[in-house]
Amino acid sequence: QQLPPGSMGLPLIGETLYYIRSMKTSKPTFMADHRKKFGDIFKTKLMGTLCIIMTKPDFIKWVLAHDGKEIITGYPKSFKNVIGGDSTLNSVGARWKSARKFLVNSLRTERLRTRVSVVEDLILECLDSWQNKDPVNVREETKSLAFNAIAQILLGSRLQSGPINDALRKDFFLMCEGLFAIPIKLPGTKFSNALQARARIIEKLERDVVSKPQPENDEDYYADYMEHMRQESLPGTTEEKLLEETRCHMLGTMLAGHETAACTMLFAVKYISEHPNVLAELQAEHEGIIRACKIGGGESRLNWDDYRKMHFTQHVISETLRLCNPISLAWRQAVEDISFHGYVVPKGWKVVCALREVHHDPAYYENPEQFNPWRHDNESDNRANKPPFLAFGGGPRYCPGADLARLEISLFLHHLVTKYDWELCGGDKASYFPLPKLSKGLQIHVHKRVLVD
Ligand code: HEM
Repeated sequence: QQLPPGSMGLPLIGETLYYIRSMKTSKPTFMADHRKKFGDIFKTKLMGTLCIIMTKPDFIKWVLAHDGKEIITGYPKSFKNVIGGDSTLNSVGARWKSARKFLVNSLRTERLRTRVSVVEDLILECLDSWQNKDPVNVREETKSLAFNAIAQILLGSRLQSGPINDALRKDFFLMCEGLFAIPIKLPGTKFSNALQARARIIEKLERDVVSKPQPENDEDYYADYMEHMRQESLPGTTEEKLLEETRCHMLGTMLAGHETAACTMLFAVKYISEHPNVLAELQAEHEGIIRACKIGGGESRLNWDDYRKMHFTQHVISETLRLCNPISLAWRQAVEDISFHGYVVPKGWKVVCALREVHHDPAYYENPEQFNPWRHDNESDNRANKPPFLAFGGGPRYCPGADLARLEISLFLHHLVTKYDWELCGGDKASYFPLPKLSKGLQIHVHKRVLVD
C-alpha cells in the first residue's frame, strides 16, 4: 500500500509557514487548496513532523473514535513541552483515564446547575464595569471573564481579580502563543517565552494561590484532584510525580478552559454586531426569559431552567463555533502501520484531523462563509442528516468543558443583549492562528439599554 498523495514542502519545516500564513488571513485556504490537488486525505509536513491530514468527517470521526487503540494523542513537541506531557490532552492510558474521570465528574450537569449563580456574578461584575469604559475592548473583557470562570471552578475564591490574576492571564497568553512555535530554546523566541511564562504561572499558583486556605464550604479542586490521583496511583508513585501531574492538569485545563471560550464570546459579539436580525432574535429570546421570570414572581437572577430555555442562543453559539473554530486541528499519532481507505498511515506519523475544514465545506453547510444561526434549527428533529459538528472534537477525548463553555457564553450573551446596545469601532481583521483573533480586539462603544415591559 502507498502513502496518500501530498506535498512535503521545504526541508525540515515542510509546509508549516504556508499553513501558518494561510491561517493568519481572514479566509484560510490551505486545507481547501490541498484537497483540490490531492483529495480528502493527504500527506504533508507540519510543525516539523510527518503528517497525514484527514478532512472528511467520516475519516475524522474514525480517527477520534480510535484514540487509545492504534492511534494515540499526538500534539506537536512545542505543545507538549509548553502545557506538559502529563496534561489531560497529552497523557494516555490509565493516568489519562483517571484525570479525565475527575474533570468530567466536576463538570457534570448536576454540578454545573449549582454554578450558574457564580458564573453569572462574574458576568455581571464584568458588564457593570463597561459603563465606565469607552471604548470597551471585547477581547480583553471576554478573556478576563473566561479566565475568572475557570479559575473559580479550579481554584475557588482564592484567585480574585487583582495583580496576580492579571499577571497569570498575561502569562497564559504567552503560553498560548508558544503552543505551535518552533521548539527552539533561544532567548526571545515564542517557544522560550512560553516556557518562561509556564514557570512563572506554576510559581505564582503555588506560592500565592493554592497555598492559601480555601474558605470553609468551598470545594478545593486542586487538593481533591491530587488526592484522587494519589488514590488511583500504582504503589511507589512519588509525591514529586503527583505534583507534576497536578501542575500539568491545572495548566492544561486553565488554558483550554479560557482561551477557547473567550474567543468564542469575542467572535459571537462580532457576528451578532454584523447581523441585526440575529441580535433582534436574541433580544426577543432573552427579554422573553426576563418577562417570564417577572410574571412567575421569580428573581431577576438566572437559574438552570432559564438557561435551558435559551434555544436560539445555542444556535448562535454553534454557528460562531462553526465559523471561528477555536481548535482547528486535533492531533493524533499512529502507534502502528494503519491501512486506511487504500492508503497506509505509517507508524509514528501524525494523523491530523482538520476540524475547521469540515465546518467550511459546502458539501455539508450551504454558503459556509455566511453566519446563519437558523441553519441549526432543525438539527434536533433530523439527527440522521445532521451536518457534522466537530468544534468540541469527538470520541473518548470529546471536550469535557463543552457544557461549561456553552453555559458561560449563554449567560454572557443574555446579559450583553439585554443590558447594552453597542456600535463597533471597526477596523478589525480576523486571523486564526494559533487561535482565532481580531487585530484590534474588537472595540465597541456601549450604551445602557432600558428594558420596556
Ligand atoms: C468554546 C470552548 C471550547 C472549545 C471550542 C473546546 C474544544 C475542544 C476540543 C476540540 C477538544 C478535543 C481535542 C482533541 O481531540 O485533541 C477539547 C478537549 C479538551 N478541552 Fe475543550 N473546548 C472548549 C472549552 C473548554 C473548557 C471550558 C474546558 C475546561 C474545563 C476545556 C477543557 C478541555 C480539556 C481538558 C480537553 C482534553 C480532553 C482529553 O484529552 O480527554 N475545554 N476541547
